[in-house]
Amino acid sequence: MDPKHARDADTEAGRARWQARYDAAFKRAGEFRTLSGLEVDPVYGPTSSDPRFARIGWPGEFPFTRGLHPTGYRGRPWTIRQFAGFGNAQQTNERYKMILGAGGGGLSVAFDMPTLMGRDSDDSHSLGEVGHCGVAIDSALDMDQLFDGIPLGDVTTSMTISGPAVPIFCMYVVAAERQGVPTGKLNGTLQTDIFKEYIAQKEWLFSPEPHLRLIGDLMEFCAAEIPAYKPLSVSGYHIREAGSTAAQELAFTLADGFGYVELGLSRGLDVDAFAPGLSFFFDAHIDFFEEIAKFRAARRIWARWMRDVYGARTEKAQWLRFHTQTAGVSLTAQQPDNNIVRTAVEALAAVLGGTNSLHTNALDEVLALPSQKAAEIALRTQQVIMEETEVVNVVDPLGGSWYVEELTDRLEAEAEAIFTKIRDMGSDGTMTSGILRGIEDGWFMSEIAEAAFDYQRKLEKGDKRIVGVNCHTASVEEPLEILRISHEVEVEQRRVLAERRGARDQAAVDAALAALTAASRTSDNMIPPMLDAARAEATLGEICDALRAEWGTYSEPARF
Ligand SMILES: CC(C)(COP(=O)(O)OP(=O)(O)OC[C@H]1O[C@@H](n2cnc3c(N)ncnc32)[C@H](O)[C@@H]1OP(=O)(O)O)[C@@H](O)C(=O)NCCC(=O)NCCSC(=O)CCC(=O)O
Repeated sequence: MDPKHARDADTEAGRARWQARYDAAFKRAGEFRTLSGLEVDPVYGPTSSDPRFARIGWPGEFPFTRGLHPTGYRGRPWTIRQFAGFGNAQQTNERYKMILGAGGGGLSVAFDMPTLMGRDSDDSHSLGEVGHCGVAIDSALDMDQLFDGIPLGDVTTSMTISGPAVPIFCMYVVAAERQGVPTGKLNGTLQTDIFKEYIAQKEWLFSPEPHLRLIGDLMEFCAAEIPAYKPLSVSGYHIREAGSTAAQELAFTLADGFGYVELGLSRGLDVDAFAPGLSFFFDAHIDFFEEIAKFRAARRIWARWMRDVYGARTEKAQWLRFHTQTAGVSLTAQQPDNNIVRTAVEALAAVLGGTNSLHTNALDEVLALPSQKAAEIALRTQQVIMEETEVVNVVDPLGGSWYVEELTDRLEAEAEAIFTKIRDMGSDGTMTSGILRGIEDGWFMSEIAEAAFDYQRKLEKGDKRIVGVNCHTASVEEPLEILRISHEVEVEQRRVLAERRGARDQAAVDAALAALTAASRTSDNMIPPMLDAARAEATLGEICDALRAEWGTYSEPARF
């Protein structure tokens, strides 16, 4: 057979393979048509030889460029998962019920700054911050209230927290126990991504080593006890929001992911058992096609490295599943109603890139936490895309576009070049050692800062145009009604906390904290004693203070 015909035969064989999997998975009757009535296929691909196709493949097949499932969103649409939290647990619980009632598919918890830093609401560091940028959680009783009336066995719940991720996870497990939900039945995601804290977001508690030990404990516990749970959501969002380019976001995030894979392997865990617990989180910025290419490249790179470098054999261990949030930094305080349009375009990019889960920002998020009305518009934006635009009918509809495939290849190549740099920075050829060195030397930060500076310069010179900011500035805008958090929240939270401290069995709390400290001095898994501390109503601050006493805190080396 001449080479061209050999390739045609491959294309046909690939299509038949995909078709068989699609037919086996997709039972729903009915046709899919454009608005004006043309019938559409579930997927499109080359009819004859295309040398690029080996890199691209069919949906549901290695290297998963075109998505994880042969049926795409026909089989299951993405999860509408709106990040929310403010004030106290009761107020946030009401918002969750609104989100679920309005068609949200899962929950996503935003914590306030004291919680993110492992401090109680009555800690002097917390003054003025309680309940402001998210919900205040001091102990498992707050978790009970947060999910009151929400069956934790049925709703997948994401919690965005990294420094004190593990104690917060323990409180969530305890809240589920109190609802009567067996731990093994839980499904959700915990951010836990400490690498990106050092690289971009800066909310760590300790130096990297103890954090990595705790994360290793968590990965081990989850792989054994809660197979569906994703104990890590490796995050590019904060790297991008700090000013990185798309290629840096892609490369730094996947490198961090490889770091966690190496952590799991170094603990002797089976990659096929723990890798499905690694999930990802990306930004959907405003450059529509570049973002779509980024998501497609991410899936392909991850699958290849997982198979070829780390030896993952199962599909689930090769899958890159990701959540997307539209770009907060693309929103403007000027003419804020335009933010609805920006968010819709970015959300569409995430969907065309095959996101598994999506948060759409509210138009007022540049000024404050979303008001109820703005939160509803944000959620409805996803529903308009999902229900009205028919984009869910075809898997990876931009696959094969010369532009998108070229951008996908280019981003992949840029990411590979960055991986090489990171590995070369380390001392032993692992990604982890390169990442730790890059953190210590401020390399990631300076790369991001340079990209952010370059962007800012373009903006100021007018090379990059933003409507309402440096062009088309005339407007008839009226001030927005924004959500304000009353100081009463803090006063009340502190009062309730004092009352709770008085009512609990203090001896049980002391014993649980002592057991936790003792475990930290051994190589035992720390999750079981931390669960006991949460059950005894030890507070987040008390648990973190016990660990701070053992491990100290971390300050970034000064840099000029
Ligand atoms: C994996 C993800 C990404 C998504 O999980 P989900 O449960 O929503 O979706 P999923 O896994 O894709 O799908 C659920 C199940 O349906 C299956 N499924 C999906 N599509 C299918 C299809 N077409 N055919 C057959 N099965 C299908 C999946 O395999 C899975 O089952 P199986 O499991 O059996 O395979 C998870 O980690 C997640 O929800 N992450 C959210 C993270 C988040 O919300 N972060 C907020 C950060 S906010 C932040 O950081 C703040 C930023 C700021 O500062 O503003």
